[in-house]
Order: sequence, then structure tokens, then C-alpha cells
Amino acid sequence: MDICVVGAGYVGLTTSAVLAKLGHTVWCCDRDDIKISSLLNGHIPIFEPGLEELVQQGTKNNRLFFSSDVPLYVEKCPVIMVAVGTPSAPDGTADLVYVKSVLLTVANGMQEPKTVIIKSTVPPGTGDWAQDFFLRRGVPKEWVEVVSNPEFLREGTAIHDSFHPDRILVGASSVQAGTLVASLYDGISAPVLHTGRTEAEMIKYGSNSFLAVKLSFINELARLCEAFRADITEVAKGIGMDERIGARFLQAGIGYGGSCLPKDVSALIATAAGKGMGLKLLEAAAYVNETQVQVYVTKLTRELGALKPGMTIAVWGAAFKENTDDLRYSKALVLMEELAAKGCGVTAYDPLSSPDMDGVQWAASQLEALAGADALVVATGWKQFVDADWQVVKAAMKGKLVVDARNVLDRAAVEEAGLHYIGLGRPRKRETEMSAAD
Ligand SMILES: NC(=O)c1ccc[n+]([C@@H]2O[C@H](COP(=O)([O-])OP(=O)(O)OC[C@H]3O[C@@H](n4cnc5c(N)ncnc54)[C@H](O)[C@@H]3O)[C@@H](O)[C@H]2O)c1
Ligand SMILES: O=c1ccn([C@@H]2O[C@H](COP(=O)(O)OP(=O)(O)O[C@H]3O[C@H](CO)[C@@H](O)[C@H](O)[C@H]3O)[C@@H](O)[C@H]2O)c(=O)[nH]1
Repeated sequence: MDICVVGAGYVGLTTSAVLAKLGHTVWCCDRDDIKISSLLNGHIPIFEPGLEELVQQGTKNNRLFFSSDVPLYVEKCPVIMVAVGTPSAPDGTADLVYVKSVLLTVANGMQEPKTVIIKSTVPPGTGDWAQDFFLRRGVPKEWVEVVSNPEFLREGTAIHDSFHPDRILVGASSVQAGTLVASLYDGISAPVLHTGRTEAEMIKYGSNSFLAVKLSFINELARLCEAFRADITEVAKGIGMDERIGARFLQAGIGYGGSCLPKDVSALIATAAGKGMGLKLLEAAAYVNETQVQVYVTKLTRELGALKPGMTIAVWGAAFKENTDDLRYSKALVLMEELAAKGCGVTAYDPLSSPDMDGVQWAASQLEALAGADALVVATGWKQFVDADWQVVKAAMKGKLVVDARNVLDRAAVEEAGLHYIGLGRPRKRETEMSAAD
């Protein structure tokens, strides 16, 4: 099948490479000339493990092509997949300006019947709106089928997730269109769920919102654990052993970030508000998440005294999670902003990113970031941070405080090095327990 994928971001690029691997001929188009020329020169503009190899395979096998001429390939291809961004507008709604601009390009270049797949995350009702939009632009009804086909990949594991999805979701208003879109994924062994368009859109928002609620729930429970000196990692393990709940997404920490969960929660809340409804549970999840960085600022203040000029805090991690260079809605950056605003010196390190920020100095290595530091905060769970040599860390720092904002460090190893460990809901074992464990 000849497919034009519009948008060469995380989703567009990954999906293009995956569809090419599945035997389709894919034109991945983006209006960003710089991105496309870099792709044409063999350079992948994002960090995603395994993506470069897959893209190279696709281009070598003449299955994957790149172009900034969006109208040309939109007109040529019978199947168009819209994978452009749907960022948060200032009022919290999903800004559909990019999606609408692609739909207009499609409508203008319509010379023959087409299937228009919406891969971008869009609010319930958008697919129906798009179908009407084509009719209103004078496109004959039988010439266009809009199909919702949301994406569930995670950054950092995008290739694995694409080839091993929990489900392939296809929301269509006709069996024929749904079957055609499902067939694009032939070769992937996963259940295919056929639904209506709006149901598919709702499933995507519902899934991300559920994950957000799960994370804010465990983060709030971790706060409560602190009040009882209970260990949230043991509590989460016990809760997660109930198969109805599941063990994943129960790692307490500095809160969820990234380009999806925060914006999709806010878009669903705004979508409900548009229907005169309040989504109280989601609002609470968003609130807990927004206040989670403050929990760590309070911990630092409790240990170091008022945060002020003259103090230096080292922060390891900039990305919103490990194995990505994506900084969108990163809690690590929010923490750095908070510390810098209080006048603290912030020395930071991330294996992939060093964005310009007022009051933040980027070090060339994780050890270099520790020079003169009163405290270290581990804000992203990169493996190289987890595996740090804590004796070396101790020698490099001025102070002794290590704040594990992801609950990923080996507390005993940190403490054995003579450092003072603080996580979230991870108390020191009580003396009696410690001697019983010895
Ligand atoms: N990032 C993820 O992990 C992920 C996972 C699942 C779903 N999604 C959803 O997929 C969509 C895309 O997300 P992303 O992270 O890949 O976005 P992104 O910001 O990385 O990339 C979007 C791309 O679209 C391009 N673009 C915008 N308007 C265009 C136009 N009119 N014509 C051509 N190109 C245009 C931009 O230049 C950009 O390269 C969003 O709706 C997002 O919510 C993202
Ligand atoms: O136990 C956990 C799991 C995750 N996180 C944090 O939660 C955020 C989101 O993580 P993750 O979901 O792995 O990242 P994304 O790549 O944004 O993926 C989410 O958003 C995508 C875009 O919609 C969806 O496709 C995916 O299914 C959905 O998991 C990150 O800040 C993580 O650090 C935790 O704090 N604790």
C-alpha cells in the first residue's frame, strides 16, 4: 500500500519506519524543511533506541522516503495518515490547528477516493467533525473515509511498542474502511479492536488519563506513607500483585511529565467542560501531579534549611523520563526552575540534553555536576545514575544529601558510601527491623 504519513515527529517517524518494515511504501512528509533535510541526510532528529536502524533499513529497501512537499504526496497516496502534534492550547484544550491544516491540504488535493487516518491524539468527536469537513469542502461522500487509529507507543521503547502493541485500535464508520486500516498492520501479532470513531478517540484519552490517575494515586499514597514511616515500594508491590490492579505504573516519584499524559489529561478535562461536566477525579490527579515537585523542594528545605543564594544543588536528569531526549513537560526542568528561582546555583547533567535555562549550568559529565554541590537530586531514572559509584559521588560533592526523586536508587549502597539518602515514602528501616534483617 502507498501511504503518506504527515508529521515526522516521534509518532510519524516511528510509524513510517514500522509500516515500511511491514512492506508498505511510505512517504513521510513534514513541513519542517530542516527536519526533512536532516532525515534525507540520514540523520534522525530525535533519540529513540532502534529507530535509526529501522529508518535506514526502510530507505535502503526503497520503502521509506522523506519529503517536505506535503501537498504532493497527500495528493498521490490513497492512504494518508495524520501524525502531527496536538499540543495544549492556553485554555487546556487540544490545539487542532495542525490537524486542521493537514485536512485542508488533503481536501484541496482530492482527485480520487482516499482513506484519511487520524493517528494524532484528538478529542472525541474530531473524526466525525473531519468527515463533515470534507463534505463541506465539496468532496463527494464516497470519496473519503476518516478513520481513527490512535497510537499507544511510549517514548524510549517506541519500536518495541509498535511491533508488540497490547492492541491495534481502529475506529471507523464502515467495515470496509476499518478492515483496510487494520490490514496495514498485517504482520504484527496483536488483537485488533474495531470500534466507532468517537469510541476510539475516547479510548486513547481514557487510557492516558487512567495512567495519570494511577500515577497520582501512588504519589499521593507515597506522601501518606511518609506520615506512617511506611515504605511505598513495598506497599506498591503488594497493591500491584492484585492482577486487577497490575504492577506497572506504580513507581512513585516526582510526577508524570512528557508530551502526552499532562496535555491529554488537560484536554479531556477541557473537553468535558465543553459539555458542562467536571471530571473531578482527573482534576485531582492533575493537581497532585502539579504539586509533586513542591514535595521535593520541601524535602530539600527540611534538610538544608531555606534554599538561598550560595547553595548549590546538582540535578541529574533533564528528560521527562529515561531513554529519551524529550524535554516536554519534564518535571526535572520544573524542579530546576524552582531551585534557580530561589537563587540556588543549579549544576545539571543529562546524557542527551542540556537546554538553555536561566540559573542552570550544564556539566559535561554526571561527576562534574557534583563539584561544590550541597545536595544531589536524581530527577530522571537513567541507568547510569542508578549504577553510579556512590563512593566516588561522595568524594565529588561538598554535602552529603542525595534526593532520589524517582525512587530508583539502592538506598543501602548510597548510605554505605556515607551519604544521606532521601526518597519519597522510603523511610530508613527501624532499628528493630534492621537488626532482625541483619
Ligand atoms: N510522542 C508520543 O510518544 C506519542 C505517542 C502516542 C500518541 N502521540 C500523539 O501523536 C501526535 C504526534 O505526536 P509527536 O510527539 O510525534 O509530535 P511531534 O511534535 O514530535 O511531531 C509533530 C510533527 O508534525 C509536524 N507538522 C505539524 N503541522 C504540520 C503540517 N501541517 N504539515 C506537515 N507536518 C506538520 C511538525 O513539524 C512535527 O515534526 C500527537 O497528537 C500526540 O499526542 C504521541
Ligand atoms: O511508574 C511510573 C511510570 C511512569 N512514570 C512517569 O510517567 C510519565 C509518563 O511515562 P510513560 O507513559 O512511560 O511515557 P510516554 O512516552 O509519555 O507514554 C505515554 O503517553 C503516550 C502518548 O500518548 C502513550 O502512547 C503511552 O501509551 C503512554 O504510556 C514519565 O514522566 C514517567 O517518568 C512514573 O513516574 N512512574
